[in-house]
Amino acid sequence: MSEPRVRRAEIAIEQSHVDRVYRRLGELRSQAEDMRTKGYEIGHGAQREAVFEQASMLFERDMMVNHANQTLQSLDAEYEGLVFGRLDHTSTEPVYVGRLGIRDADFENLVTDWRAPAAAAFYQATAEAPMDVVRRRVIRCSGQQVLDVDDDVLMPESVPDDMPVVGEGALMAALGRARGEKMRDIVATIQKEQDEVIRAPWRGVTEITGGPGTGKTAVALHRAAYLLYRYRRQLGGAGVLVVGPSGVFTSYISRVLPSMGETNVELRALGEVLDGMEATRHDPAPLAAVKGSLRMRKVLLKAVRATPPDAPTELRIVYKGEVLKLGAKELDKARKKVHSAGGPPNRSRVRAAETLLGMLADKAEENAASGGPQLERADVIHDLGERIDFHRFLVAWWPVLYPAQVLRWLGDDDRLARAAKNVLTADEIAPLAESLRGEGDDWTVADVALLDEIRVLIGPPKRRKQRAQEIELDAEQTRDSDDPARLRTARPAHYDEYSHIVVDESQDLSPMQWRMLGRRGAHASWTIVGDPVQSSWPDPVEAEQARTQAFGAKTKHRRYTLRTNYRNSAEIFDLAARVVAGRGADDGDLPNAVRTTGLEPEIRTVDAHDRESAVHSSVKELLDSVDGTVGVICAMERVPEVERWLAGQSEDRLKVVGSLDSKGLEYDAVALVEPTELITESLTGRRVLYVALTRATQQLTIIASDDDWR
Ligand SMILES: Nc1ncnc2c1ncn2[C@@H]1O[C@H](COP(=O)(O)OP(=O)(O)OP(=O)(O)O)[C@@H](O)[C@H]1O
Repeated sequence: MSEPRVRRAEIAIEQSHVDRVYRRLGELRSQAEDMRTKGYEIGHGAQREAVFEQASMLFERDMMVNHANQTLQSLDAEYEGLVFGRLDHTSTEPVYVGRLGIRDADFENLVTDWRAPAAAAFYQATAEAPMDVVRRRVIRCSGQQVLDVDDDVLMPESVPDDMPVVGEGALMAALGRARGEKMRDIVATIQKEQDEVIRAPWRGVTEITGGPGTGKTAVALHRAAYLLYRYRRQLGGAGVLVVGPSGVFTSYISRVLPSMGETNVELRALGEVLDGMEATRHDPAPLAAVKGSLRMRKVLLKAVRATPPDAPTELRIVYKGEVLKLGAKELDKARKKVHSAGGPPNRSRVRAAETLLGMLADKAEENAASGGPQLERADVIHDLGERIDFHRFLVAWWPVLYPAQVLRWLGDDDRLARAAKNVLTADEIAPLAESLRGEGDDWTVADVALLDEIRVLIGPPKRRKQRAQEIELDAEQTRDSDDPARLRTARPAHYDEYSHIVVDESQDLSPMQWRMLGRRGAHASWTIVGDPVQSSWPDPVEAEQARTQAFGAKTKHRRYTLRTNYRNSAEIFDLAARVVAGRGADDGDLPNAVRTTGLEPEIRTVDAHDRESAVHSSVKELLDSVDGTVGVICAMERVPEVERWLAGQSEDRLKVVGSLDSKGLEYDAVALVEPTELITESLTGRRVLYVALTRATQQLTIIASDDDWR
């Protein structure tokens, strides 16, 4: 048979298996729906039963509905193909590998979940160590239709005469395909060095380093899916958190886990780690460096202990005809005394009341000594402690503090200067105060870590009973919900801790951001993804210190380095490598780009006043020449202007993105505007430029009015 006919015949064989799988999927879906309906019927029946029966029926309902919803969620996940691989062994039956494990009515395996040990050979077998795999086949589907098959022979001597072998290079085909708006999963083509990281043990700290495009993000996400599959009991309860550098990035990766049927992972950008925050704005680099530095801890500690701006400066109370008075100095002394006990302010209000009452009683004793009436100390404390005017004073003098309010107070130059005495320089204080004078919720990404630090320093307000009721209510509503998304988030509101934390682009986390994450992972295991060469943090030693502290006493620390760049063409990566060579990167740190396209990056040197038209025409050409996405990357400050220039070209495929937000993203073609500006806007400029230069898979055009960046 000719090659195309063999291929067609093989596609037909795989199509019949895929059809069988989807028929079975339909049966499983209707079984799950029946189970959910039955669960609800039990729930309704429970209303007529006695309390004891009611409780057990409701429990049964919850179990059934929850289980059915989870099954439906994974069956309904969106993916390119449920079945994507097949292993033929020397003697045993072929094994099909897919995103889910599915058995037929007789419990025979139709598809093996890619994370199951039985599927490991799909990723691990090599010609040197074939693990009894004669032929490994990648099956490419679109929905339910098989489009192509692609084989790898691992034991040539064992291939039977009737076993055809077709195609070559599933990986290269996948890498050459046009990119969409969202990142795709790589389950069908995970490489051996990547598989080793994905399946590494879950405990301790697993660190993944490697240059741009080596699949670090893809691997970390597949690892999250793998860990939840293998260790759901250990990790499922408190959940898995994936932290990325920006909202643009978390949106870009948002489809990867659901496409593997995994919906129990929280994705948050650094500006969203604190509940309720959605910060996207960046501070200028020198200011971000101050806000991220560990020195801010001392400043904030002083700030939360300072006298609130509107606190009264005198306490005057009349008791049994006697005037008892505490002046500003005495009140300051009282405040210091309360803080010296070390409790967080919001948990020290009782102590504050006791301290003031004690001082008022001292006053009464002083008055008695100088001829005033003799008053019982215990009576003074008891009676004043019940007085409404005393409590009014207390509320104003020792108010409940909120993180945003405390941080805004530091917008006052004098107040900040007092809190930052001997810690920050005058040059640092002025811009910091100015940046904190904003309004409402307009915080920057760096502010979020400060707000989180303050949250912990001030402690939660004492409203335990009410909070407990709120949590109860929330859990109740969650249980009664039909919406699978609500069932998934059945985790108490404001519950900080996770059992596994994945940190992407970790090289850029400031020490204060590490502290913020450390609080959420006190008992967690970690997967840390990063590339030191792409770091934009100016003080790596301090960040390293904070990072080690965040991990706590975790003893197991394993490190993997990925060395193949799957994203950039060799032509694009050569240029990027030249930009960092000898400036923060050894040649040994740089990955190896394996795919060539024959298209060299284009550098357009233009006069500043021709910049706009050059960007316009370059973008148009790039849109015409690639099928997928085009990214326009420029300095953060220039984004609004470039967006205006391109407003007419409102293609979905086109995105304008600032240098710092381009971290982790990928486009088929990139137009890079004024590279020198990327270097000057950041404290580690050349690295930021390196990030921008390594975003394109196929084509890169650089529009520059100077040559300094080279
Ligand atoms: N085994 C693979 N099969 C197919 N595609 C892959 C594979 N490994 C990586 N890729 C693709 O290579 C590209 C780069 O991957 P990814 O974004 O995970 O790299 P990265 O190391 O995180 O890059 P950066 O540090 O630059 O953000 C993605 O499009 C990813 O899907």
